[in-house]
Amino acid sequence: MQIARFTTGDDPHYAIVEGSELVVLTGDPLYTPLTPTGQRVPIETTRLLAPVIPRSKVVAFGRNYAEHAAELGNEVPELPLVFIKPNTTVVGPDDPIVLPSYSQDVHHEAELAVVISRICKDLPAERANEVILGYTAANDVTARDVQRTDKTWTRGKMFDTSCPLGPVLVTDLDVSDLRIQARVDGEIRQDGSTAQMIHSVPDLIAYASTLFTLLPGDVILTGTPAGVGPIREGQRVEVEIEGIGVLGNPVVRR
Ligand SMILES: NC(=O)N[C@@H](O)C(=O)O
Repeated sequence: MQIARFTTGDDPHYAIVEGSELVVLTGDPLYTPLTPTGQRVPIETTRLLAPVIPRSKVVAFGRNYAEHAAELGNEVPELPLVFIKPNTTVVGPDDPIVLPSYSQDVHHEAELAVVISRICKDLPAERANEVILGYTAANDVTARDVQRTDKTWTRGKMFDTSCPLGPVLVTDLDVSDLRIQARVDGEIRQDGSTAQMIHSVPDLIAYASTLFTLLPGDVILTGTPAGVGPIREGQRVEVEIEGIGVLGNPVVRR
């Protein structure tokens, strides 16, 4: 099932995607059963939003694809490499990515994202499916130059608009071998598969839950495959994941 969060100019609403139409729902799939209101709206008359605004955090993993670690001259770490992106980094489909003034080398990073459905802590990996609401596409936009030079990844990873999510949330998806691409102005930059992940989605959720209590609406980023590269003002960057769709964003400098 595909769940969309959308607006027609008023407050955001949730809906089930049925072809070119949205079946509007009451409430929030994180907190209420999915109840249709009876209203249907054509998708093209709406604006899709980020499927979720994390209540507390985006938990992101790095170097979870060996070729990507190698392309930046990094070792694959023993333990999963984890960092946080605040929810102020999240934007939706077609929202602009605003290049931070302090960076001249901002990169795209196509990633599979997981949305957490219920509160959990110290969860065994074999129970991960009990806390997964669904999956969406993400772009872990990174200011590579300051990521390299700063002691922390704060400026490199946590600036506003550095975590586009979308276009929709997909439930009941087998994510073990999905094609994942990044394109810039139509040029393919990344073209990998989730089968290349070093740590699986259940292992990443279990590990994150040993470090933090995960809350409904928290998002887990599962790492990026090889092929990361720069994005420039005026370009359009797209992340496409098989079974989920295309997340496209224009790049601007303010
Ligand atoms: N280098 C770097 O930041 N990579 C991570 O974000 C990643 O591997 O996804």
